Amino acid sequence: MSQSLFADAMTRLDQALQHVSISSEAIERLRYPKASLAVSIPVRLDSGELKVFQGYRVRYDDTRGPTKGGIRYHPNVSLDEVQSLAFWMTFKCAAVGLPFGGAKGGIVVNPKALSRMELERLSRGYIDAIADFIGPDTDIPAPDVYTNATIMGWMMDQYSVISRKFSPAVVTGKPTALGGSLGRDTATAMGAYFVIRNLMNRHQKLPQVTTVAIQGFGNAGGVLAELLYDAGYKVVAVSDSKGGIYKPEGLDIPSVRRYQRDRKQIEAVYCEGSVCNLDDRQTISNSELLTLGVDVLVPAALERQITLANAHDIKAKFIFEVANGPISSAADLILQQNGICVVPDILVNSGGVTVSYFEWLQNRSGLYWSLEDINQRLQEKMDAETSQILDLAQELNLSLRTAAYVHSLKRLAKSIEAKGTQQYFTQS
Ligand SMILES: NC(=O)C1=CN([C@@H]2O[C@H](COP(=O)(O)OP(=O)(O)OC[C@H]3O[C@@H](n4cnc5c(N)ncnc54)[C@H](O)[C@@H]3O)[C@@H](O)[C@H]2O)C=CC1
Ligand SMILES: O=C(O)CCC(=O)C(=O)O
Repeated sequence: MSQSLFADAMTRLDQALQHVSISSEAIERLRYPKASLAVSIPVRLDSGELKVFQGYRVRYDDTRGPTKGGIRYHPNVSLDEVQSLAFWMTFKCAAVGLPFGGAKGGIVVNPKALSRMELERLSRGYIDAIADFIGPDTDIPAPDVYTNATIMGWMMDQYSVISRKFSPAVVTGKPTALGGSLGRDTATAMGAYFVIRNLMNRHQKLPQVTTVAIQGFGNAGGVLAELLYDAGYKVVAVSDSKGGIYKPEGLDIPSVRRYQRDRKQIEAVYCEGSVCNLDDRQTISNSELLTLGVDVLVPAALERQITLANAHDIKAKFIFEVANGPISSAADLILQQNGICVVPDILVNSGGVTVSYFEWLQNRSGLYWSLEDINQRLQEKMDAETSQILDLAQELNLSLRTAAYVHSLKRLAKSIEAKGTQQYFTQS
């Protein structure tokens, strides 16, 4: 049986601990989630049948501030996965210096099989079940895989109904009409774009001669494909859960996005046959996409896509982890031995939570910022934290992942130690 996702996540903590001096009490604190909630959510389906869904919310660590993290709707959601994602959120928020701890939530469901009304009842039912666990000062959800602004709007409204006051700061990633921030929908991709541009500039790789393959074509991967295309990169392959397309000369990403929006899956591009010429485009499986000989590989879908099973076959020179946890710790070692530069999730995909922080600030102050202002602040943050992590990696001769964890650990440990451990003593 394979190792649990959380046990694998702990390996990254152990590796980083070898390079930073932290009190054993702070380390012990970081090995356990603060609180985990498992709930059942009864939903009346359109057919009249009652179906019960299983949901989770894990608050991992709140030393640096209220916990923060998205909510995932997927058939494979489990407590192990949600706990791991909450652990990564803790390190991600610390990596970019946000005053938040980490959390995550999820519901075991195939949202594509539900009607809009069923989805709304499920989302409101989830908030009914976790309302005492979240709040603008305690734990603030946001979108993740197969959730979106509409769902965040329902969740915020349901919390406001329960708490009997309009509470926009309880959820981020909402529609702008309900206090959502401009730029949150593109923030994860935009943040990743700034990191890619920074690294490529340092390696003197011009966009026009840089080939890119992207696995996952949703909020993160789809928007990133368009940003890279607009900047002149050659995006040669993209995929969604059903498979992908490949064109060695570079795909016309705006057309792919248009087709995907209209037809709901990338497959439509090759089924319809009018985007690229039939002779020079190919379909490609998700596993084939990962092993293409490209300069830049971007896993932007789910965890554990690169493992011992395929790590030896990866040919990309750089991997930017837009998904959370796409590479297992065992695969990391192989990629490192093969000279592949892996830029870790807790840095690369931190643009989303950074703009969520901006949204939370705007909700609390009642002052709303322009899109230019938001993107400018995001760029400053991404560039500054990327540079610090690159410098640390060079100074201590570490992989970028370990450097990012060391960078986060220093901030986390400072806060944990400043808070003290008095609360853990019992009176005799
Ligand atoms: N949305 C956000 O703000 C953030 C998302 N992320 C991470 O980015 C990743 C993608 O999330 P989103 O783009 O938001 O989700 P999304 O729901 O918008 O899109 C998910 C995409 O992945 C594809 N996909 C699903 N299963 C797949 C599989 N087995 N193989 C290949 N593709 C598959 C889907 O077809 C879709 O194109 C996740 O790991 C998420 O945790 C990280 C930070 C923030
Ligand atoms: O925007 C947020 O609060 C969290 C986004 C998220 O779930 C993630 O970064 O993985």
